[in-house]
Amino acid sequence: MEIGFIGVGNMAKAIINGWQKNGVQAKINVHSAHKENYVPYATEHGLYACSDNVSVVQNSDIIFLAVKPLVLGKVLAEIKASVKQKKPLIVSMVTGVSLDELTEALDPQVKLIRIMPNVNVEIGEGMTALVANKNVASEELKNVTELFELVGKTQLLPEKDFSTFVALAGSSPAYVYFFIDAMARTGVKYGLSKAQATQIAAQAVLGSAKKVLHETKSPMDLIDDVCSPGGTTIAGLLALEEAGFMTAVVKGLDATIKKDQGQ
Ligand SMILES: NC(=O)C1=CN([C@@H]2O[C@H](COP(=O)(O)OP(=O)(O)OC[C@H]3O[C@@H](n4cnc5c(N)ncnc54)[C@H](O)[C@@H]3O)[C@@H](O)[C@H]2O)C=CC1
Ligand SMILES: O=C(O)[C@@H]1CCC=N1
Repeated sequence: MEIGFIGVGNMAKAIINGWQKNGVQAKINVHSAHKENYVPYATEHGLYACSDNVSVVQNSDIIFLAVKPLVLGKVLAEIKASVKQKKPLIVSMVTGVSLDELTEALDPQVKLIRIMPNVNVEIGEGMTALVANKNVASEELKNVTELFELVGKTQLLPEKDFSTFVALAGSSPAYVYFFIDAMARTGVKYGLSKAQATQIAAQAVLGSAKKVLHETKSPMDLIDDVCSPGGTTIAGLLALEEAGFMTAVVKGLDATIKKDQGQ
């Protein structure tokens, strides 16, 4: 099986790096608009650097679309004829572009899977949603799902829930980094070095996430376990809420969802 990537930016590299760390040995063909960036990356990672997007299609069985939404139309127009002729499996990670829109731009017979990964696939802790159109065989969807199970967790998700998933998993690493950075800056305010404070904050977030995943208790019950009566945590928790913590998080995710839905 040969895999192709059209677009070799942050997300494609996170996926490829994650796969290579986890033993995926398939030949990977790549092309992107920035030769100075993708050619050295291809050499370093043993990938085949194609001279254009059509060569990626002609040489690959599964093609990942990893470009920004704004350039997608141009890319689809470019590869349309070779997709129609070769009938490869197309996997799009382009945010906000539906299976119907992709089908319309390519061909009614095109085999399409839409995914929403996140950058944590690079370290084997990704969260990826997948949905396929009717032309995709269950074995093909299973194969692609397995590629993402190698680098994290997966969920088969109805397409109507993709915008919500973008907020909860696709974009949310940025929000969690923001939270960690805010905690680390507080450490710096009180005299810790930024590196030391970042390590402490990140480990606390990592442990808390693992606890939520492994416990049967809800996050609210876990909060209660940390809050000693009259203690430090309840004082901090109430101050966070007074500053609008819950509302800020919901508003941030609302804005992500609305943007994904083109509102
Ligand atoms: N960065 C992230 O955390 C996530 C990104 N995505 C989606 O993945 C897609 C890619 O995002 P990033 O990797 O962050 O963007 P990026 O800007 O880092 O990479 C985009 C790539 O597309 C290439 N490109 C531009 N025009 C091209 C053309 N005409 N033909 C071929 N390649 C072309 C660029 O050279 C670059 O390699 C987007 O649609 C984004 O919504 C989805 C989930 C998470
Ligand atoms: O910001 C973006 O548009 C992409 C989608 C999910 C993460 N990054």
